[in-house]
Amino acid sequence: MISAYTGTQVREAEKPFLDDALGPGAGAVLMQRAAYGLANAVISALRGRGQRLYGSSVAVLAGKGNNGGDGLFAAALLAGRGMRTTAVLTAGDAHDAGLAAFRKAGGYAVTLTGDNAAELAAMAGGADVVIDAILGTGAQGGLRGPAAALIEALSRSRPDLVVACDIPSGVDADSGEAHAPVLAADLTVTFGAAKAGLLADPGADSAGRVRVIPIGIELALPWPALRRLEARDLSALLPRPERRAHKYSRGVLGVVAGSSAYPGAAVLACKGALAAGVGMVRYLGPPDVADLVRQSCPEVVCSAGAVADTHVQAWLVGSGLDDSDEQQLQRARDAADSGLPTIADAGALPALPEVLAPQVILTPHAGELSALLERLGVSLDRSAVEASTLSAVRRAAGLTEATVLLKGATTLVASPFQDFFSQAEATPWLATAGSGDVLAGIIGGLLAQVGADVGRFGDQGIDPDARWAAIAAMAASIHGRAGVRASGGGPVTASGIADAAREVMREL
Ligand SMILES: NC(=O)C1=CN([C@@H]2O[C@H](COP(=O)(O)OP(=O)(O)OC[C@H]3O[C@@H](n4cnc5c(N)ncnc54)[C@H](OP(=O)(O)O)[C@@H]3O)[C@@H](O)[C@H]2O)[C@@H](O)CC1
Ligand SMILES: Nc1ncnc2c1ncn2[C@@H]1O[C@H](COP(=O)(O)OP(=O)(O)O)[C@@H](O)[C@H]1O
Ligand SMILES: [K+]
Repeated sequence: MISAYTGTQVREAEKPFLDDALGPGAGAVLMQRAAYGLANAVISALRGRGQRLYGSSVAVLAGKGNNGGDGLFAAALLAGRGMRTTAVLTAGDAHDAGLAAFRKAGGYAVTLTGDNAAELAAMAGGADVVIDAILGTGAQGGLRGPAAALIEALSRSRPDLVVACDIPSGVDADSGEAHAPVLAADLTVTFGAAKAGLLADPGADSAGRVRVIPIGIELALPWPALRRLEARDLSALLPRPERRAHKYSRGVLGVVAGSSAYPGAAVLACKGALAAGVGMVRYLGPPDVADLVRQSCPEVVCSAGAVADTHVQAWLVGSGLDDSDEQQLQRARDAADSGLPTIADAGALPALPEVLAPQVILTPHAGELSALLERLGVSLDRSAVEASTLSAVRRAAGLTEATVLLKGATTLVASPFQDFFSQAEATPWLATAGSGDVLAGIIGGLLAQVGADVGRFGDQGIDPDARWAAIAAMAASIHGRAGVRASGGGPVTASGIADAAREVMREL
């Protein structure tokens, strides 16, 4: 499990070291560890590209705070390894000790002004590696003045290799909001712990690969702001049938999905649930859709019954529902009101009551989340949701009292109790019609199997209240991995994602 923290949490954890309570100069030791980790990461990245260190060039863009200090100390270490090093001091001022070490190691420093931004951008753009150490966790807002002009020009020249020091400058460490201009990094080397803003869009867009360098504050960190499940967490959390299992003990999922207009959504949701290994799927819906479901998935038991008469462990409602089909919408409302865990997708989102419960998982994409928030009195259009995904999903979970999964390149899940998960295993090829229906199916399949198993989650450090969010995150991870597997670098179909999900489950 990757744990991520807000910038404020990390700074709080660093405080005892900076106060010299642990001995004089303890703060400087943290910075040395950060700089050493950053320099080593740059060396590995260059070597990974088959580049020799000796004679390669590095440009470090250094702000006046400790982030700039990290960059300058790292550049000093790189100069010591034979790299040609230039520092652009973006704020006139610089970290004294860092600059002294840099100069002593043979580095050349130049001060950015309004007049030389274009010239310095051209110089930095020609370096083998650019280190962005302008702003870190102490930033207020985005880059301004000559630093903004420098980054704008540098972004256009697409440098070979950009390494962000702690966080790309202009990205908010707490929220992932990005204040343009931001120089997109290939690699972000972050200190002490991952910052939440690196694991949420749009911050994640600019972060590239994220590498965490331990600096000795780890034991002082509080409860994480955001978590990401990794393969071993999924392996521990996924169900395996017991020797005497039967289809009912393995979990039955009820599906209320599809309409004459969108019958395929019901099929894809069922395929997702079956791929997730559920004991049985019971489909409720119009006869023409049920016929298609039977033909495509003969395993599914179809009926036109009522929710109250259908014995299941969990419900999936909404994928492909038509807002004119009052009978299906009523079934969706009944399911969400049943007290059973329920994943509510697409057409169910506008049909459910405003206030729900934590075991109800809503799965909007950014446009649907914008509409959902609008109904709750919060005006945030789609692009505003995309610009502040973490805060948007937090607000939605708080207002609806439901668990909310926001789909996208990074999938964010928020519980109404302020537990957050972020998964980003997917590929953009996943953005294909019907992909979300398969995700809904996987969530439903997992809810039916492990929703009641509080102990399984507790063993992995997940509170009972947070397990609905964890289940949604598990499904997003499986769905993303399945997309990558089905794609192999090319187009995928939603059915292909469902097929690959079964293989991913087996491997995990
Ligand atoms: N603490 C530790 O032990 C360790 C910390 N570490 C490192 O320190 C980093 C945090 O350092 P930090 O606190 O000095 O802040 P930092 O991000 O460098 O920038 C703040 C400076 O910039 C200024 N400024 C602010 N906003 C601005 C803007 N929009 N545009 C322009 N300027 C702006 C602001 O000055 P102000 O304008 O407020 O006077 C201030 O001087 C952290 O990310 C990590 O890399 C590691 O070494 C490990 C040990
Ligand atoms: N750029 C992207 N990169 C990775 N995954 C994506 C991207 N865009 C969308 N996805 C994923 O694809 C799925 C699309 O779901 P959705 O928008 O509901 O599609 P549909 O309604 O057509 O089924 C979601 O799981 C989402 O997270
Ligand atoms: K930075």
